[in-house]
Parts: sequence; structure tokens; C-alpha cells
Amino acid sequence: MSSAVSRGTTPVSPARQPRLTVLSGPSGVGKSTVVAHMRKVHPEVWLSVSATTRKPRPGEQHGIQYFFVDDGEFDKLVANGELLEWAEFAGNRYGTPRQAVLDRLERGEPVLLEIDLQGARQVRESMPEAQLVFLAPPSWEELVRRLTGRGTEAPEVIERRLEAARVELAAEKEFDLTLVNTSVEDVSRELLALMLDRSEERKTSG
Ligand SMILES: Nc1ncnc2c1ncn2[C@@H]1O[C@H](COP(=O)(O)OP(=O)(O)OP(=O)(O)O)[C@@H](O)[C@H]1O
Ligand SMILES: Nc1nc2c(ncn2[C@@H]2O[C@H](COP(=O)(O)O)[C@@H](O)[C@H]2O)c(=O)[nH]1
Repeated sequence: MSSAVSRGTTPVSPARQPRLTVLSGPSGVGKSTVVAHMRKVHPEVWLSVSATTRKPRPGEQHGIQYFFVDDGEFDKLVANGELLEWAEFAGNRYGTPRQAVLDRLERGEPVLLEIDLQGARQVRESMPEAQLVFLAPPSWEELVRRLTGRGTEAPEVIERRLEAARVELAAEKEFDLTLVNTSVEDVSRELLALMLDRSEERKTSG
């Protein structure tokens, strides 16, 4: 078993064949980094692009990292039932466009959502067959180092995100499985294997 799999996890049964995987974990733990690495190696893996009211960071593009919308547009998405789930996180709203996810699941293709704890809970309610994966930091100190070191948020925003992180870390047991992000390569390989339900790949690769 790879070192990326953490303590106290519930292995997913091969018979379950999960197709919808939710990746959550505290801000700064490395979710986007892991997913980007996985998709570099396997560009065929589809990641849902969320809508958000957050302003783009330098280099972020509309339709790639997010659909960047204003408050009014987000209100409409909610009112029209176009979001599978949505949540407010550290002062901004984020949501998963429903139809694109349903289309892919209908075609039997694996779907990955990278969303916060509140969103993961909503998906668990509406789609109990989804596989919920928690990405944990090696330590609290390392999480603070990563979030601060990324250099994308002002100190007060970092504080809000760390407050949320305490809540998210306390909810780890709600997830089916935890991966500890010590190595981006190991975790992305583990995540891919979980998404494709290829337990053999988890044991042998790397
Ligand atoms: N295994 C790792 N070891 C060291 N640094 C890492 C590792 N994984 C990610 N990082 C770094 O941690 C920082 C935060 O990573 P990333 O932006 O992917 O986090 P995130 O979980 O997607 O955050 P958010 O939820 O705020 O979007 C980045 O600077 C990234 O390079
Ligand atoms: N509930 C949802 N959470 C989402 C969605 N898209 C992203 N996120 C989460 O928001 C925070 C902050 O993201 P950032 O890009 O501003 O750093 C992080 O935990 C994301 O996973 C979504 O559609 N729904």
C-alpha cells in the first residue's frame, strides 16, 4: 500500500465501481496541484469546472480554472437549479454546474469534483453513491506554510481560510477515504486509481 493512504480509512469496495469522485480538503492542502498533476499525465480525466464569484488570480482564465461570474449571475444559476451543489467559502460563492456532470455520468465516464466540505456533504445527500476523498496535510504547520507560501491571498483571507480548515480537518471521518498529501505524484496516482476503481494500479504503479 502506498504511503499516500492515511490512517483510519475505509477502502472502497471494488464492486462499488464509483464513477463520481469528490476531492475535498482544507484550503492550501494541494487539491489543485494534485489534480493538475494527474491531468498532465492523464489529460482524458474530466474535472468539473465550477462557477465562482471569486475574482480570478493572476493567470486564471474564465472557463479553465473557473467560470468567473458576478453575484447576479450566481443568483440566477442557483434560482434556475443549474448547480448540483453550492456553498459560500471564505467570502465567495462556488458551485458545480449540474448538467455537465450528469451528461458524463450518463455516458459512464468518471467525474471528479474538487469542492469544499459543505459541497461534499450536499453531494453525499443527493448522490449517495459518490466516493468522497479527503486530502489531508502532513501537519497543521505544513498546511499553514503551503497556504501562506502560495502567495495568492491577503493575510486576512488566509486567516478565514485557516478557520475553515480547522472545521474541515475535524470532518475527515465523514469521508470514505483519506489521502495524505506528502507527495503530489503518489497522491495523484492514488486518486486516479480510486476514480477508475483500479485497485491493481494502486498496488503496482510507481
Ligand atoms: N505535496 C506537496 N508538497 C509541497 N507543496 C505542495 C504539495 N502539494 C501542493 N503544494 C503547494 O501548496 C500550495 C497550495 O496548493 P494548492 O493551491 O494546490 O492547494 P488547494 O488545496 O487547491 O487550495 P485551495 O483550496 O485554496 O484552492 C501550492 O503552492 C502548491 O505548490
Ligand atoms: N462547494 C464548492 N466548493 C468549491 C467549488 N469549487 C471550488 N470549491 C472550493 O472552494 C475553496 C476555495 O477555492 P479557491 O479556488 O478560491 O482557493 C476550495 O476548498 C475549493 O475546493 C464548488 O463548485 N463547490
